[in-house]
Amino acid sequence: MCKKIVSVLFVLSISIYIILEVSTSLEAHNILRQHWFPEQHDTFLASLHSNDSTPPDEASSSPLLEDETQKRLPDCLIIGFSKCGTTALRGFLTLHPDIVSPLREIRYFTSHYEENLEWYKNQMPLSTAAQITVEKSAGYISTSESLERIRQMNASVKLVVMVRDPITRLQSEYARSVSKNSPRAPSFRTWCGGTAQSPSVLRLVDYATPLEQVFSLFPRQQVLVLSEELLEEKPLDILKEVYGFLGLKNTFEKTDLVFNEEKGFFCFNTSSPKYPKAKGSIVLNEKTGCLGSHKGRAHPEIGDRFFKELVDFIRPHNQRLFSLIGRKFNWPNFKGV
Ligand SMILES: Nc1ncnc2c1ncn2[C@@H]1O[C@H](COP(=O)(O)OS(=O)(=O)O)[C@@H](OP(=O)(O)O)[C@H]1O
Repeated sequence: MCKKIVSVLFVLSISIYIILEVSTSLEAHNILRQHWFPEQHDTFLASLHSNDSTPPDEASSSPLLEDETQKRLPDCLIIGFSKCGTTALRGFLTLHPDIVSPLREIRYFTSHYEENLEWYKNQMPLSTAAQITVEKSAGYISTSESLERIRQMNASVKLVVMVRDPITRLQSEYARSVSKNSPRAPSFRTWCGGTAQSPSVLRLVDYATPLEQVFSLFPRQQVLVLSEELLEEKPLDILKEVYGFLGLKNTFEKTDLVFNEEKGFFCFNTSSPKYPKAKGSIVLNEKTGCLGSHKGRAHPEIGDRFFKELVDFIRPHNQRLFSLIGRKFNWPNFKGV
């Protein structure tokens, strides 16, 4: 009997010793993580504090080496505007060795918010601690709710906003919309609501109101506003500006992109050693990888009278945008008017 008691006590004390050892080393892990990788540590904490009951993946609970890869929440978001070149910008940015980005729009803050940050993080490609994760969902800028959610995720996240000549954007949105119901497509003017002053026109040409919302939530230096025309004509200039904004060295070489006459756009040079990382584009011939047929649709003609109505209605909105951002874009439809 006495022998039995002694052996039970022995087993008990061994178990207590093991439990104490494990918890001390876990605590030490956590302290090391916090010291070496404060941002990931915050994410790790955020994931613990989110309403999700799923445990964080293994990678986020163990210390990492500098070049070890894991999935990370975005450091930079391209939040809009739709039809302003956001897909081309996202793709071209991935030519940089220090940028990773998921190939498609994740739309977490607009359409998948019932999921949690762990889910969002899982949609990201693997990256090293030195790389920047960029996600683009062009609809994020359109609701104040999604902007507020972005701020809750990370108030220091960098935001890129693409705008475009508002009349060209209207034409581009029209082309997308009628591509879905071609046989019964309304005329451009009818689609616009019959008048230049309609709410559907206003929603697409007023960049200033959503941007004011962005500036009310994020410091100005975290937001970069660029225009699509320059991306189309001189992608190198735009990429340089974004790399600078993200604190990255410009690694872009002229040979990374090639102008494709058939498509009318700069496309990836498929023989560039950086191309494989930028896949997701469609290869048109053995030299160029261009975005698919949903980019570069034919734009509708606009009758002279309606065009003038649009210009008159939109011009003050452009002025509001330019004063808000302290930068003026030389948009083709507003030259000399
Ligand atoms: N290099 C290159 N390749 C292809 N397309 C380019 C490029 N640069 C700019 N653009 C213009 O991008 C427009 C589509 O914008 P988005 O990608 O923001 O559209 S979307 O909201 O994500 O659907 C698309 O608009 P549309 O021409 O009206 O289709 C293009 O004009």
